[in-house]
Amino acid sequence: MQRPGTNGVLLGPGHAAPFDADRIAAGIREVLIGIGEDPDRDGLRDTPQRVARAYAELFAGLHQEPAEALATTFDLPHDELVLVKDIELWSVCEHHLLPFTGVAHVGYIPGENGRITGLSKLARLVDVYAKRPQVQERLTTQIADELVSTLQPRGVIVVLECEHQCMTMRGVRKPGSKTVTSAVRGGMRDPVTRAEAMSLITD
Ligand SMILES: Nc1nc2c(ncn2[C@@H]2O[C@H](COP(=O)(O)OP(=O)(O)OP(=O)(O)O)[C@@H](O)[C@H]2O)c(=O)[nH]1
Ligand SMILES: [Zn+2]
Repeated sequence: MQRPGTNGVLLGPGHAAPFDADRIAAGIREVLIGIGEDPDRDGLRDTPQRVARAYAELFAGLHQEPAEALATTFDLPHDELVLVKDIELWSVCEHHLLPFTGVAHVGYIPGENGRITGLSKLARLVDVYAKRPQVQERLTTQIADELVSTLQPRGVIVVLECEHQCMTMRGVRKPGSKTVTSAVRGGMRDPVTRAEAMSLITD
């Protein structure tokens, strides 16, 4: 039987949902042997546990509830665009486990319920989804859809601009190339509203 995992991906039986540092460390030791290194030499002896601690941070979002990031809400009479630009993001591509980094621009138009959230909470939401094995498209979509379901706003726009290290330090080797993805929901799909938001983002 399969069940949906925290990343919306189906997990099979036996999937170790809790974070397991010892298992990661054992795996990293195998990786070191696999690349022809001696995992018992001085500089590498603590590396497996060190990597496990680093992964606890890099993948912390797998164990966090996105809705909790937006838990603080206020009712304010503001029915125009709220946009937080240039939110720095660090994620890890699920194909190569290499970083992709860049910025997120997150905007929404509050709904009839008048519900808005703290500005920092938009950045927290980006982090919850970024700190998982990701592809940029899914990351973009998940941020937008969580805003829709939690705030029930009139519209949402999320634009991500990232550089993928799997395209720069290896493989096709194209440093400087940027991948831009967007997710637009509700009234933000209106061409005039969307154009206004995009002009503020690209300003
Ligand atoms: N759509 C999408 N692709 C991604 C993302 N991150 C990495 N990739 C791509 O995932 C693809 C994996 O392709 P494969 O052919 O299976 O792997 P590969 O042989 O390592 O591919 P190369 O990177 O071209 O050497 C590559 O084209 C990557 O550029 C992402 O966020 N979104
Ligand atoms: Zn990759």
